Amino acid sequence: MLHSWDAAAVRAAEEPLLTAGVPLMARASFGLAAHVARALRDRRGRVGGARAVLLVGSGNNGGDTLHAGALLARRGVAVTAVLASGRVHGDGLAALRAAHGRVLTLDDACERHGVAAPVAAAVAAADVVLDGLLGIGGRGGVRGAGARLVDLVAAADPRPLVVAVDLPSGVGVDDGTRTGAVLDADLTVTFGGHKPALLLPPASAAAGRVELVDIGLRLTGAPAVARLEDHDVVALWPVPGRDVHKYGRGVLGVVTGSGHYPGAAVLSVAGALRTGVGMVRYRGSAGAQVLAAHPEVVEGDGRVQAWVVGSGVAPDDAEQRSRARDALAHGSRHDEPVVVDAGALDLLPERVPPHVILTPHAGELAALLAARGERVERADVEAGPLAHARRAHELTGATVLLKGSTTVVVGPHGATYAQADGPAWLATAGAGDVLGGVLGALLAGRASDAVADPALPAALAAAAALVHGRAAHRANPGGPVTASDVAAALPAVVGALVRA
Ligand SMILES: NC(=O)C1=CN([C@@H]2O[C@H](COP(=O)(O)OP(=O)(O)OC[C@H]3O[C@@H](n4cnc5c(N)ncnc54)[C@H](O)[C@@H]3O)[C@@H](O)[C@H]2O)[C@@H](O)CC1
Ligand SMILES: [K+]
Repeated sequence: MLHSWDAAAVRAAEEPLLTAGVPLMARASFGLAAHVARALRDRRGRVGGARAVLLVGSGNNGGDTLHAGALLARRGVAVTAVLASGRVHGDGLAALRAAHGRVLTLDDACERHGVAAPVAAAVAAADVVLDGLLGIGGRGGVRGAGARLVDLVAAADPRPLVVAVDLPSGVGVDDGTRTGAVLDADLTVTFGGHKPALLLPPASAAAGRVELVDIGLRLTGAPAVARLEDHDVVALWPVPGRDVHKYGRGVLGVVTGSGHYPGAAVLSVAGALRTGVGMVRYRGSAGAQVLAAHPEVVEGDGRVQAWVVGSGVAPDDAEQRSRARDALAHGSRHDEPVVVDAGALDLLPERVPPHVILTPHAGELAALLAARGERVERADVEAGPLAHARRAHELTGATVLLKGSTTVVVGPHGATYAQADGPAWLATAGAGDVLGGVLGALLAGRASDAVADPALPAALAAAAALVHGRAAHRANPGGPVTASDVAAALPAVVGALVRA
């Protein structure tokens, strides 16, 4: 599992080491210089003779950058530091000067007169730019001279390699927001532990590849945001024992699809069956289509361990909405986990237990919050997915899986995940229906655990997102997929995961 730590946790871990005189900045800048050197060698064949520009802010993030610049200068790199503040890390600046680095200063006059010609020339000639304007001490977007520098580098043609120091400057460290100018990096070299912004959208898109430098911090306690990896999913998976029967593996009740959208029912059932479940009971108006596609499905009432409701349930299908409402009420009261998707999100009672899992996309989450009196639009959710998923969890009690190119999951006790497993091709009609089925199958297989442990539904939701994303890759590596292709790839993905 990949863990990330918020700024306060990192500072708390740094404090005793700094007091004890541990040279954290030397470790950080040494690791940073090594990664930059490797990237230069990969790109140019050698390190010596390369040209580097350092964007230096007023804090320790700028200090790391200046020290790394000094190390690079000693390896034959022509280093130019551009100071975006009159006050920068003194030792770092002295180290760079001692290594014969060039130093240029930008002041707020560049706001009025534009960036000075030597700065523009250095950026235009750079092989690599190190973004050391702001680290975990940044508050809001980059301001002043730094913002002009970000614009200058972003517009450079050809584009230099951009390395973010600790994290791309100006992103919301703990919430993953992006305000103002942010320089998109090819590589982020982060110190001590990942920061939430490196996992959370939209900031995570600016980080590029992330390399972690161990500087000896002991980060304990619960991580702020986690990302499941394959072996975590295996540990969560309801692998059937030798003598299990179909009812013991879990029966999933599915109330999805409608006269308008029978395909949603076929796809959610496909997602569940191909993930592995003892049985699917389907209730609804698309029974004929579901049975034609999946003869193993049983239609009608009967005991189930978990539910999937709402995918493709049209607003005017009163009968199907009433079935979804009944399933939701039954599941909340009788300890049967329920996945609540699309057309059932507006049927949610005021408060539900965390084994009710909402799976909205940004627009649906905005509508759900607006219906509860919040002033929220889709764009707000996209700009701050974590904060809005968290708000929906607080208001409803449900576990919330917010779909997107990075899927954010929030449950009780701080359970928070950000999964970025699928290709962009996965943004296709019906993919969400398949995801609901995958999650439903996992919940049916682990229903009593998911009720007993309020944080487990969030982990299972993150696992479903991972498997769904892997299935999209597997269906057609590097190319387009349909939702049916994704469902078809699920058994092989699950097999590969649990055999590993
Ligand atoms: N404490 C330490 O010894 C270590 C710190 N490390 C580095 O230090 C960084 C944190 O350093 P700091 O706490 O000094 O903070 P930063 O370097 O992130 O920046 C804080 C400074 O930027 C200014 N500032 C804040 N928001 C701004 C904005 N929006 N626009 C312009 N200026 C703004 C503040 O006034 C302050 O002077 C980490 O990200 C990491 O890179 C590493 O070297 C590891 C060890
Ligand atoms: K930075």
